[in-house]
Amino acid sequence: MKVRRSDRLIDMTRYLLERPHRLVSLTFFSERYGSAKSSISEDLTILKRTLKSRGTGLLETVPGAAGGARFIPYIPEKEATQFVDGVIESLSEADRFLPGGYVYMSDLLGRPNVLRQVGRLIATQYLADQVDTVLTVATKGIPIAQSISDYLNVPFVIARHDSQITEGSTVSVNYVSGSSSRIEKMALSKRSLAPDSRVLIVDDFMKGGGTVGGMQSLVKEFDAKVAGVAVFAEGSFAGERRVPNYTSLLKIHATNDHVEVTPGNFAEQIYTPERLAQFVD
Ligand SMILES: O=P(O)(O)OC[C@H]1C[C@H](OP(=O)(O)OP(=O)(O)O)[C@H](O)[C@@H]1O
Repeated sequence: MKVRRSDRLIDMTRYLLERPHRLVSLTFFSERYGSAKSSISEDLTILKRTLKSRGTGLLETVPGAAGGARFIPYIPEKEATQFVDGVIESLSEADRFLPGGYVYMSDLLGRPNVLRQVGRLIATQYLADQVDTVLTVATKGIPIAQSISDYLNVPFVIARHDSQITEGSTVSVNYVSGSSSRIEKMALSKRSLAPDSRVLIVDDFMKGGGTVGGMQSLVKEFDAKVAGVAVFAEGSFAGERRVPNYTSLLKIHATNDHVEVTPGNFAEQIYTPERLAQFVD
């Protein structure tokens, strides 16, 4: 039965947005709706224009008989900046200040709308880069990793501080976390990363960078490659961080009696002229 264009557009949008970074063939849509490929191509032209003009993402179209469409989510710089400014306002509430120069943010990282925007924002940085797996360490980095993996449509894996029997055989590394200033251990199931795979390392917070450094060491142990590093917030740190290149949404400047939250380096890391050029025709 032939499906009307208005109904096709609604269903195609849902189908593509639920499968980011995956090519969906013209043939699939043609058979799904009982419509000619020429009609589907016209539908995709409408979708492409609307998704871009509304700042939802890119719709890459691949021509030819084996062609199709691939939805690439991104968040425009203005929307990203508004989101981060809103988070800064929330985190600047006095009762969030914790001893040792920390800020309570676990409630924010439990809100679906915050996690969605964090996922979209970090996925924007990697919209044209190959990422095979997202890696984080238990515990507070997990919801962030899940959201980013959702928008990149790749698996996420979790390094743990204590080996669990359910993880099977594991690879472990020792590292010094600036937050605890003691030697820590993290372990990752041997099934987690394939050799030469490109791994995006993420966490909720980076202070001395030792935890991220530990995850970088784990990636090296698996003969995989670090595709990038992203953290929700970076803390102020007097020492020398071992993490050369990373993206942060927030920067938390904390002393024993005061905390100031400012935007991290996401704007210059993500909205480069080259990447912005991908957003426009
Ligand atoms: O940059 P560093 O100085 O290494 O510190 C950043 C660590 C410390 C903290 O984790 P914890 O609070 O230790 O662990 P959890 O996430 O389980 O709360 C945070 O989530 C990062 O993983």
